[in-house]
Amino acid sequence: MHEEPAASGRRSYAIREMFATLQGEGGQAGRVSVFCRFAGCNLWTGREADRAAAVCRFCDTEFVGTDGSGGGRFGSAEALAEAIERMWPGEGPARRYVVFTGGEPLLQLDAALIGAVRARGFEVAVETNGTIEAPAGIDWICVSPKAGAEWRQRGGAELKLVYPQPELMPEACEDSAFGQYFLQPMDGPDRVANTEAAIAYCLAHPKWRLSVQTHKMLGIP
Ligand SMILES: C[S@@+](CC[C@H](N)C(=O)[O-])C[C@H]1O[C@@H](n2cnc3c(N)ncnc32)[C@H](O)[C@@H]1O
Ligand SMILES: Nc1nc2[nH]cc(C(=O)O)c2c(=O)[nH]1
Ligand code: SF4
Ligand SMILES: [Mg+2]
Repeated sequence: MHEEPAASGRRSYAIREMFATLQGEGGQAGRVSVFCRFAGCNLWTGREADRAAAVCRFCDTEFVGTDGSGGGRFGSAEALAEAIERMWPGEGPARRYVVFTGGEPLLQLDAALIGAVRARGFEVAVETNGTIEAPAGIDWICVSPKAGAEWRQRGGAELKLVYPQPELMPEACEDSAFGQYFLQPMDGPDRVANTEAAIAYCLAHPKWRLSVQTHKMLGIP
């Protein structure tokens, strides 16, 4: 059923999990962050049986359901923002930072939720596949476009291309307006080879920087 966004926000937000950690990737790597992972994606159902036929087939993330740690259905933007604030591990309100990810966060993130976390002193980041234009009020937009998918959000703080995607090579991503351009080696059985290939590409094309998934190396969420 179609849900009309209202001033007070969606009827509910479906959250897979929530946790405090260090941002592992991209231009904010190392920054203390609350991660709020929305359930659901428009490029894969999240079911292994559907992976081979999905638009996005290399996903490293569990995003189905609301039963992860800190997850649930939140009935209002205020209720979800309160839960995010409770997750913040720092001693005071300084440097508060929330990363909305998923699944695909722009299926659910709206003005009411952005306003509610900003009112609690959070800077707002999003990790998106770029198929849906971002709403106003986001401080750090990270777009990770996917081969075979529409790409609407073509500007932001960083573009983070999972590499390699033979049908979406870096050259094809440069008609866009991002502050930084990253290649992130595709994790999976070929991670080592993909990392070597990404390093070689960056060395030859210095517009591109390497993003390694540092949280996986560190064993933190
Ligand atoms: C799980 S996605 C969620 C946000 C959004 N759906 C997206 O794709 O950007 C978070 C980040 O992980 C990246 N990612 C997903 N699977 C990956 C993999 N196997 N190797 C490296 N990065 C991956 C995505 O491209 C994205 O930058
Ligand atoms: N530490 C950490 N950094 C991340 N950067 C992007 C992530 C994501 O899954 O969106 C992620 C994540 O899941 N954990
Ligand atoms: S678009 Fe993002 S969340 Fe969706 S399947 Fe791909 S990597 Fe996973
Ligand atoms: Mg992740």
